[in-house]
Amino acid sequence: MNFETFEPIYEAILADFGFGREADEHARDVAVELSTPFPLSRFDDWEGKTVAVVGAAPCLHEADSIALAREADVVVAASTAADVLLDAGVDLDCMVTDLDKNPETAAYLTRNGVPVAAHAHGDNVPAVREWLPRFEAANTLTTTQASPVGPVRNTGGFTDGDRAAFFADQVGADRLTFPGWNFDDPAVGPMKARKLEWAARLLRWLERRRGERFAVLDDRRERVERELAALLDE
Ligand SMILES: Nc1ncnc2c1ncn2[C@@H]1O[C@H](COP(=O)(O)OP(=O)(O)OP(=O)(O)O)[C@@H](O)[C@H]1O
Ligand SMILES: Nc1nc2c(c(=O)[nH]1)N=C(CO)CN2
Repeated sequence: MNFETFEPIYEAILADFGFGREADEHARDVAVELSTPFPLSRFDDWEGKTVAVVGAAPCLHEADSIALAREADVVVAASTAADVLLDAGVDLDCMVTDLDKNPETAAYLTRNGVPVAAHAHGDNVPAVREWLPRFEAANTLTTTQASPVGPVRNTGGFTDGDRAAFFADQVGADRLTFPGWNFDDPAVGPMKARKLEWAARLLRWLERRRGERFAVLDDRRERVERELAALLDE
């Protein structure tokens, strides 16, 4: 997805959380200085594949979630899902993170040949400054939720997990599966719960655009669709 398409939803997210666009743009500009170009052609082999977009809900520890990840052609882990998968012996093809929980894992992966999509936003500039220089640049793709500049891309999405899904879509994935997701997780605080509501809206938008149905949305599709339609002025 290009930024012009994403922008109306981005504006709605900013308004809902009270985040500033200028702060996101500043973070992006810091990332630009610390980034090198990363050709998306590196992901050409995701085309036509089943991609597991692995979230970090507690249910990821269950055997059937790990099995769903393991059986996919390509595995992309959101944030701490990477640690759970590595512990379970599942090979990762990519990690998506905003550097706030396990940046050491991300640094380790870049140094071992696994691409990491590292996100810069208005509330993580210190982490961007601290961690990007420690990553292997050749395996680091930097991202923004604001308009893209230079090597810093915006392929759509907001939370680590839904950004991973938009990314897989961008590079031609055929089918997306969602191990380790729970939108109704009682263990998350109010802020995270709100972020997960946005993740659901974004995944509904994505499945609609792709003409696919993500099983993870089956119990909430109609409600989320109504919210999305209102956001898109439909
Ligand atoms: N119940 C859940 N709890 C946490 N994350 C979930 C859950 N269900 C799905 N996810 C997805 O897993 C991703 C990784 O979650 P984790 O808690 O490790 O990271 P995070 O760095 O706090 O994520 P973010 O910064 O995007 O909020 C989230 O971004 C979200 O997209
Ligand atoms: N400005 C800002 N942007 C974000 C934030 C956040 O806390 N602040 N969190 C995200 C996913 O957790 C994604 N984007």
